[in-house]
Amino acid sequence: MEIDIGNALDSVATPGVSRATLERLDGRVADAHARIEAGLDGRDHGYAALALPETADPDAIQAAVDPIDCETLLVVGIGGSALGAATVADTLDLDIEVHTLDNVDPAHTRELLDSLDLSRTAIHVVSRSGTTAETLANFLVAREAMDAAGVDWTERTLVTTGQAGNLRNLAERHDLPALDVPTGVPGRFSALSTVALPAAALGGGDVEALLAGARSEAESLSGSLFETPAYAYGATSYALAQRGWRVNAMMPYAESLETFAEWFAQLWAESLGKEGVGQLPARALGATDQHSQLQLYRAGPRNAMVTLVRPRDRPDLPIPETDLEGLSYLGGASLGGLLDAEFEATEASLAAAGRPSIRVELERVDAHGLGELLYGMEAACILAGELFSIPTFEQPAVEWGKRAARGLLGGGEFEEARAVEEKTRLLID
Ligand SMILES: O=P(O)(O)OC[C@H]1O[C@H](O)[C@H](O)[C@@H](O)[C@@H]1O
Repeated sequence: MEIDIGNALDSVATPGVSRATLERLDGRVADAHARIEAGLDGRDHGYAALALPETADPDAIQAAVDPIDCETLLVVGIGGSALGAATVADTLDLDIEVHTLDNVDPAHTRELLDSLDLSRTAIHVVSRSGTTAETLANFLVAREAMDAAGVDWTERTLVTTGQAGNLRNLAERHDLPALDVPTGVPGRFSALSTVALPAAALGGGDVEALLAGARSEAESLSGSLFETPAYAYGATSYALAQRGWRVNAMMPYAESLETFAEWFAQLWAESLGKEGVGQLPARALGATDQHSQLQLYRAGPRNAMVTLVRPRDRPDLPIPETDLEGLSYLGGASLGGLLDAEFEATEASLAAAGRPSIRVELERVDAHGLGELLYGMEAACILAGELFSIPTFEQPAVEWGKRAARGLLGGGEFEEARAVEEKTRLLID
């Protein structure tokens, strides 16, 4: 993964980051890196995620999925327990279909279950805590649908969960194959583990290459942002946020990375959005969103930086020659060439308007490249959290809402549920 922060400099963006600021920031990066390394060595909560390229066990994951024979995988989870698998499945060329059930919209759950041949479907139910209402509810519905279709769900269900909790009990009761969520790894940092890798392993994806890509980023971590692409991204995004660029539009120029932008949104928002700081992640896709959101990023409030991601090499498709006069410039070119030209044009157009962007380049969008990107963004996020001085691995705001919902559903006495009754109304109808 290569990072180009040139368009974040104050010679381009207003306000931008000066070279002197970067030099000063580098001292703080060195301190932050020392804390990260200590956390990593001690496998402390959160920091342990950065050890996954070493600690993940691809053989155990392969052994858990080997007995499962399926054409379709239904991943049942939410947040960090779903987005990693969705990203892996949408980015890699797998030989199974993967669907993610990460919402409890009844119409969607019904429609999805009705559309599947359940006798050829496997379920991977994932919950770190083993208590998340949405995940357990969807799983109960999916397993009943299998029962109703005469399919033995116990033969086709794999569980990933923590050491204790409802899901662990259920796995034990039905003797289901179960993988452990690695200790100390929060959901949004768990893509390179038993949480998301089973989807790749089941679909013939190259799990070793994913981990090797992650390992190459891990090896590049050092005490200087000038030598560490992930830290260059994290530190520059932090410095831009401090200068008022409070939106980070993640814009990959590769259709298969669209879900990666969704994964990034959870990582960035839930990790950094606390104590009044953070950056609002926006999900964009190049070139599609050049024709919609880009107007805002270039000419709206001066609060959005754009992260432009692209592979250096991609399979291409020639554009046929045409005798239509105005279109002759396209003939003989290729769709990949067009996409690259659009990427560079967008980058230049933002710079011309004094808006910052960061360029992220991968060699290819493949398992190795995805491993680099996932690990690189996790390390960038952890570094940014250190610079913001916030508890990166907690999510008290999300948990507040979970308690309120649980209280409403009669799942216990939760003070937060009272806020629902106290809602302020000003009705207009
Ligand atoms: O894996 P689970 O325990 O089911 O948690 C699923 C999700 O739940 C919460 O909302 C957390 O804020 C997320 O970070 C987490 O990924």
